[in-house]
Amino acid sequence: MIADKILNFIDGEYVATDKWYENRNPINNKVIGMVAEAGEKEVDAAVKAAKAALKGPWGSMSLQKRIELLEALVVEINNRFDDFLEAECADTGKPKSMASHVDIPRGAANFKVFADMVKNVPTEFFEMTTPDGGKAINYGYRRPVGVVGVICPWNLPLLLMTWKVGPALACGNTVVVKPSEDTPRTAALLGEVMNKVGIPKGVYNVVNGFGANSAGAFLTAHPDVDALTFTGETRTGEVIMKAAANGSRPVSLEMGGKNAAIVFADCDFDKAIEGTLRSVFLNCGQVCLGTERVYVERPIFDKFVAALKAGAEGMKIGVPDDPAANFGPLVSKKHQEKVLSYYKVAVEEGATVVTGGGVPQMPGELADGCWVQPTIWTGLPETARVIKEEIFGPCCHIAPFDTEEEVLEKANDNKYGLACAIWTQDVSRAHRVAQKMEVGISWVNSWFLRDLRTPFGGSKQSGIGREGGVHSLEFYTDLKNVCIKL
Ligand SMILES: NC(=O)C1=CN([C@@H]2O[C@H](COP(=O)(O)OP(=O)(O)OC[C@H]3O[C@@H](n4cnc5c(N)ncnc54)[C@H](O)[C@@H]3O)[C@@H](O)[C@H]2O)C=CC1
Ligand SMILES: O=C(O)/C=C/C=C(\O)C(=O)O
Repeated sequence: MIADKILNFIDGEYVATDKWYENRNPINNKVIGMVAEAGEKEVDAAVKAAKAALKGPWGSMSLQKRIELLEALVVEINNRFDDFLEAECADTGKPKSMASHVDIPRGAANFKVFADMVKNVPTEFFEMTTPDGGKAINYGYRRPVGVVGVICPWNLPLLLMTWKVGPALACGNTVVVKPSEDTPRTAALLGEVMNKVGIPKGVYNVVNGFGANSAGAFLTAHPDVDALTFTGETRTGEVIMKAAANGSRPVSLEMGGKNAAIVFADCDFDKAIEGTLRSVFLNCGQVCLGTERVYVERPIFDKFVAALKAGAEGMKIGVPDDPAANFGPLVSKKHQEKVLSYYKVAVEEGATVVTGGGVPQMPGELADGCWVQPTIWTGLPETARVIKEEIFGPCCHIAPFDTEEEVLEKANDNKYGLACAIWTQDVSRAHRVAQKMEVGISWVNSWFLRDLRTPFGGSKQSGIGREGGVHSLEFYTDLKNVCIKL
């Protein structure tokens, strides 16, 4: 059952407001619900509740009890798996075949991994000699940073929200989440799960709304928010960074990408095609780690373009309930307009459209949805806008290269530096190229293979800081040194 009213979740209660906005289903652009927009008053109430919970039962709870509650949360997310799946697919239109393998399981895993981590990761210890010839010891002690403001995007709503809320709660913080205005449902649903398992009220709060002059800006400006974590567009990240400067608050930013795939002639061809099809088209291209630039060594260029074209044309476009569908709509009409504007720019810039470039014909009311075709271009110079700018859609440009130096130069010539995928069977070259790429994550013969203990984040304008594993503990705790003279 899809809720037709989506409320804020503040201090353990669902809260309506007198301002509502529409929640639409991207498959047909129909209004499927109304969202209560939080104003300054509700954001303030959420931050106060989060602060009170820190001083109350959550702050004084033993580590063991906290871990037990997070483990119960994992169980309950899995009990409500189908509800999360329905909610996520209603907001995003993505195939259930994808959300049931990626989004919802990761939503649960994000709590499990960090519950385990806070149990198992030690802090440093140093013994020293003191000037009087005696001894002292030093040890690290982690305290929660406090109230964390969590600003989320719409592409992987539950996955990316819990990627921050999981470690934040495991470290003993409280959170106020601002989901994307386009995808509020799973954050709201998680409130029910928090109440069911007995997470104290005020620990997890959700405020709905937009960015500027709305819940996002009110939250980032609130003086009692102690740290801010964000995933989304680079320009928004910069605005949030400025807000965080007020009060010198720590900020973690995961931002845009314009990721390259580098395919050497010695690759396992079928695996490179399969992997590149995923990295370009998964989630309709709406993954910040996704490939939008493909560089292929000249001897296999024509064969690669033909095989990727065949793969793109074999994608099964369909609604979430279609078990065969592996390609859904974009998230909104606004985003569809953006992606289609780049499809037009590519043609104006002189691209050869290998496949796609428009809107697929959809039957009945689906014709009003946010669909675009999987699209491949060739023939553009490296200066072209569709090679330089993040599109965040199911599209890529493929260019040939002749040498390793040349491809490194081209692949690194971008303001973003999030991820890359390298396809080769030459181990030395794999290491060399992976290390020389100016990105936070280099995948070799794979893509989006995630071990949640590893550092995750972007270089250059793709991000500030790393989350994942102990790096999340670094961000979500304030590490102090305790020095004891013996
Ligand atoms: N994971 C990623 O890297 C993502 C990248 N994008 C890129 O960003 C483009 C724009 O999409 P948007 O949803 O508009 O992304 P966005 O970066 O504007 O929004 C992400 C989140 O930030 C919030 N936000 C926006 N302005 C804010 C402000 N001034 N203060 C506080 N919070 C604020 C939004 O309400 C949303 O919750 C997309 O076309 C895509 O290219 C979008 C979503 C995810
Ligand atoms: O696996 C993750 O933690 C994150 C994956 C994807 C993004 O961060 C994104 O698309 O923004």
